[in-house]
Amino acid sequence: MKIGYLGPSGSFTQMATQQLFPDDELLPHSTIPSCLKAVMNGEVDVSVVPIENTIEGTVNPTLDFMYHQFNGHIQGEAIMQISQQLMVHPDNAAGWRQVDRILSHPQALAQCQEFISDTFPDKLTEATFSTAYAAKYVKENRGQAIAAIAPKRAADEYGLTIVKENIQDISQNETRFWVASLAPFNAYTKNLTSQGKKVSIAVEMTRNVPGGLHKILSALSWRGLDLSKIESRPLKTRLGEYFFLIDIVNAQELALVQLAIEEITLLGGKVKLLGEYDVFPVSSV
Ligand SMILES: O=C(O)C(=O)C[C@]1(C(=O)O)C=C[C@@H](O)C=C1
Repeated sequence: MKIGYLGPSGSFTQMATQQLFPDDELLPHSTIPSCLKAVMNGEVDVSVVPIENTIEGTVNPTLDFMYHQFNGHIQGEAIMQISQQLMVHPDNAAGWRQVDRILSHPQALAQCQEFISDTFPDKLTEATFSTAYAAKYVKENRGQAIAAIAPKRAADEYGLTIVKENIQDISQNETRFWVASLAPFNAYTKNLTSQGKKVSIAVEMTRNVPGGLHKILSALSWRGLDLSKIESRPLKTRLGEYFFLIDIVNAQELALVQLAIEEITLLGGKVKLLGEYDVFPVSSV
C-alpha cells in the first residue's frame, strides 16, 4: 500500500507510521490537509496524521478536516511518547542562546512553553508545517540565528546539533495519531498488539434543542458506553454553533454504539461515524 504521513522525513508522524506500516511505501506530505486530501484523491491508500497530545490537546486541523471534509474513516490509532529537543545548525552550536527565532509545529511549541519562556523570554516563535520541516529549514538556512524544536530523529536526519534535551513541559508527554483511509484494510503488522477498540463519532444538534447535549450523553450512558473524550468545535456556520467529538473506549459491543447512534438521530442529532478502530501503542524510536 501507499501510505501518506505528515513529513518531511524525521517527523514524529513518520516514526509512528513506520511502525504501523514497516513494509509499505511511505510518502511524506507537508500539511495535515494534504495528507488527508491525498487519501481522498487516491494518491495514497492510507494517511497517518496527529490528532491529540497530552499537553496541548486536540490537533484542530485534523479534527476539522475529518469532520467537515473527509469521506473515509479512521482505521486505527497509534499512541507514542513525545520528547522534544532544541537543535541548531552545528555552526551555531556554541552561541545557541543568541538565536532570535525558534521554529516548530504549533503543537510542539505549545508543549515546550515553559522552556521557551524561561530560556528565550523575548524571542519570537515561528510556526512551521511540522517539527521536521523546522529542522530541515534550520539546516538549509545556516546563516540565520534560528533553532528548531523537533525529535532527535530530525537532528540525525538533517545533521543538526541538539543543545537542550527533553524540553517538553512534562515528561509523560504522548501524542495520538489517526490512520485514515477510504476502504477498510487489515494489513497491520503482527508486531503490534491492540490495546483495545475505540469508536469516534461527531455529533451536531440540528436545532438548538434545550438539553441537546444531555440527550446525546444519555443515549450513550444508559447503554454503559465508556467515554474517554468529549470536545466541542465550532461548526463554522454561525457564532455559537458547534459539533461534538465523542470517543468511546472499550467498545467491544459495536451493536450498542449503532443503537446509540440511531437513538441520537431520532432525537434530532446529526451523527458522523468517524471510525471504529484498534489502538496500538508504538515506541518513539
Ligand atoms: O509529526 C510531527 O513531527 C509534527 O510536527 C506534528 C506533531 C503534532 O501535530 O502533534 C506530532 C507530534 C507532536 O505532538 C508534535 C507535533
